[in-house]
Amino acid sequence: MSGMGEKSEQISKSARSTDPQEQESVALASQCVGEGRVLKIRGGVVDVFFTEHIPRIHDLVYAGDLAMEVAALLDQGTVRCIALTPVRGLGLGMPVHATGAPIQVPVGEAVLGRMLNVFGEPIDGKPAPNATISRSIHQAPPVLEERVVHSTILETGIKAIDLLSPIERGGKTGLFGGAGVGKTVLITELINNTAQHHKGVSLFCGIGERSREAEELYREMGEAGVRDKTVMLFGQMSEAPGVRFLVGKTALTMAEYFRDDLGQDVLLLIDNVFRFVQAGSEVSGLLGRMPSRVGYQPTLATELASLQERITSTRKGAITSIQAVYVPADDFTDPAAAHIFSHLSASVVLSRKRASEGLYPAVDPLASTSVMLTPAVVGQRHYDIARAVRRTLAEYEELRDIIAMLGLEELSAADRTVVARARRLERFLTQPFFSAESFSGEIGARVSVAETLAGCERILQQTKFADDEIDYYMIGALPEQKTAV
Ligand SMILES: Nc1ncnc2c1ncn2[C@@H]1O[C@H](COP(=O)(O)OP(=O)(O)OP(=O)(O)O)[C@@H](O)[C@H]1O
Repeated sequence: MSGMGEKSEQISKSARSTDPQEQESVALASQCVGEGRVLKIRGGVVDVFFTEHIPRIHDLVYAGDLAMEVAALLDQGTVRCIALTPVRGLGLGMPVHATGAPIQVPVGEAVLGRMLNVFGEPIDGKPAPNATISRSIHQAPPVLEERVVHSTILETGIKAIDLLSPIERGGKTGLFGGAGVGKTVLITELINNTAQHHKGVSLFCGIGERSREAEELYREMGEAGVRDKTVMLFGQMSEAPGVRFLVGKTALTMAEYFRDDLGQDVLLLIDNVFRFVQAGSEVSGLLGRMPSRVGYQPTLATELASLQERITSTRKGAITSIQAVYVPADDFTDPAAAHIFSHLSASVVLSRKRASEGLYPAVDPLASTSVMLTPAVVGQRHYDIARAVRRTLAEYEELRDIIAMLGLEELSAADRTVVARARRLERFLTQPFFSAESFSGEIGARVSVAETLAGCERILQQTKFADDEIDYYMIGALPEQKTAV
């Protein structure tokens, strides 16, 4: 029996190693590590008693087909597991088999073009990816001296984002918004516009969203011709909280392999990172931990950091991530939103007011920010135009009350010009999306930064406007005839 102990020790050690060859042997050797018995079942939480070879935290164990992850060690021999598949048919005393390793997922070229679940298993109806290497989904973030900061921009072709909240190549960008303000449409548009022009690979990770959206995305990726250099991972809202909590880590493990072992640039899109926090809170509740601020788990900050700190650029390659963030009840002071915000280099805030006025994408020009918006990175002209656009829109915001009470006529000529410019800018910053063609009926447009700057500059310089505001609504670049009069 001591031989078994040594073996399990060896397997656990190699499962945590980053050497691919060592890891390869894990799958083979992990067949006979420890046997336990189901002691207690409470919802998705299962207590298992092991007499020997007690599994460690994060180890994967199986009761028949039911996969569980060890979340806590209760006392000598008893471990508390979180079920990753429905607990249907599970009974007390049933045998539990420990694999001696955490979840291992296939990595490398073999996963490209595939739609997979948290275990790296196919959900696209095709055979399992033919990968030679698999890795544990629990990895440490790169050490500080390995990390690098880029100061280049990822052009998205979306006017409001490129102008006011430029996305950092190799950085993290959040798309914040309450329910139904257009986060999913925007992230799909970003895939459309950036994945095609992106030289490396793209990963899309769906966490806790609707399965219908996953299906639509799969189809759209095929139409855009980017599917063969994209991996899609899903832990949707119908799945167990443990799955929604871990699927982001599966995505990152694959992204890290492309970055570190293949030296590629990775575009990582996550919809929706709030659902990761929410799943963590559900797991925490199942484990019986006391809730903390606003009912969230006490481990909110560390859990989020364990995911976000891995999304980083190193000397070997960059991971550029764009994450949709659901903001509960439109409350931006919500602890989950506030914590996510602190990890990002750019945040695009979507406003309900703009969405209700039909100003899509509903980017709030005053609340959206980016550390890239400095003269040193974007250039003096871009910086000055962005500042002037913000100032004009802020002045218009201040004038709105007066206009509502006294009417536009009561404003001074200078203020009237500000209002005319601001209303045209607001409309010019809307844009028809390729991903919204089916419900908006408008043909999508991609606009270069140069065209966006030229358009805004022209509006800012105009003093008399002979045209209609509506001419600026849902267009791409400003056409030539719209010159100053
Ligand atoms: N760019 C756009 N152009 C036209 N309509 C849009 C656009 N973006 C969003 N919409 C409208 O808003 C609706 C909701 O968008 P979306 O599903 O992206 O919101 P969401 O913020 O992801 O919502 P949820 O939080 O429910 O997932 C769309 O179905 C569409 O009617």
